[in-house]
Amino acid sequence: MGTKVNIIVGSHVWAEEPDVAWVDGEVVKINGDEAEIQAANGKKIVSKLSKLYPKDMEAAAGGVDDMTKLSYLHEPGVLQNLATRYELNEIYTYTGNILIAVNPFQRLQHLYDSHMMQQYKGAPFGELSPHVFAVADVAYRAMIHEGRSNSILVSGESGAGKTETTKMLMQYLAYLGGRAATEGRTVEQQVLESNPVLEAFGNAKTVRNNNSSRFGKFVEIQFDKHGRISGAAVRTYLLERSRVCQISDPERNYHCFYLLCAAPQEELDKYKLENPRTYHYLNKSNCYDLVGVSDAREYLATRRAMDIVGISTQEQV
Ligand SMILES: Nc1ncnc2c1ncn2[C@@H]1O[C@H](COP(=O)(O)OP(=O)(O)OP(=O)(O)O)[C@@H](O)[C@H]1O
Repeated sequence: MGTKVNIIVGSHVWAEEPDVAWVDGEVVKINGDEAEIQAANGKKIVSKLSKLYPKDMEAAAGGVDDMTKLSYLHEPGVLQNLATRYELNEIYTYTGNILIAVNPFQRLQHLYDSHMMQQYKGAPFGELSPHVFAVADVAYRAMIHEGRSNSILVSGESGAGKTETTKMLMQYLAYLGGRAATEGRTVEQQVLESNPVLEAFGNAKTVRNNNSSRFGKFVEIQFDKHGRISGAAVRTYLLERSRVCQISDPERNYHCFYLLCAAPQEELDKYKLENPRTYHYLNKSNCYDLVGVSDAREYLATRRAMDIVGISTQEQV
């Protein structure tokens, strides 16, 4: 992190500020190893010289699409660049060949449509704006050219957007390796529909994320020598099993329980299902509904996904 730059009176710097992490300002006085900074937010800050970072006064107004282009590669510089881009709805930024995604918490439809997929197909890495499709494209092409498996690692804290990012990667790989639908369901459709099934049984509302995956997963998509998807396997790790019998407000149990209680009436009658509030494992929390989510619709979507994935009706029952 330490970018060795001589900080003097008049230098523009970043200083730590507990409320907002970092503020920028100008050094107005230096006393030994301490500096007084006139911050842009109007405050006067006193900080150790060693805790100040130089601010790039010639940084591009819209930020840079690759962190390696920053003059100073330190925490405030990186955060400032991500924030600048985020303001412009540019949620993706490279750091070399790593992609950083900042959760937009809104649907950015134009980023993921078929036109976008066409654009990224075969485009040299770095030529177009940073995008999750570009990462998938590189992995796919490397696999074809080198004839070897490739992995994409998606990591981040809870709610960062790993699940959504993984789905987009899978969607793009399905687009690259898909074949025209001939009879009914295709392998790539099955690959994609594995997600709603896994989410119904392994995702739940937590304090941090309404659709938090309570397990890890390794998704393997297999391709034939022509680059067409031939199969897939999903391995799951460490499901948070305690959630089944222990939940606290305002979290929920696994989605599947609420979906079951929102099944069509004939199924509710058949399986003697009642309102989720009547069940001990569900009524330990006061949260039953998710804003913007219809459990009834999700129930039908999950059943449909199970059909496509190939889970027989008997198994589903
Ligand atoms: N690229 C995106 N576009 C739109 N919304 C997004 C995007 N990424 C994340 N989100 C939103 O943020 C929510 C949380 O993201 P997601 O479930 O992918 O996080 P996660 O990293 O998988 O979290 P967890 O570790 O808790 O499972 C999503 O349900 C979605 O509403």
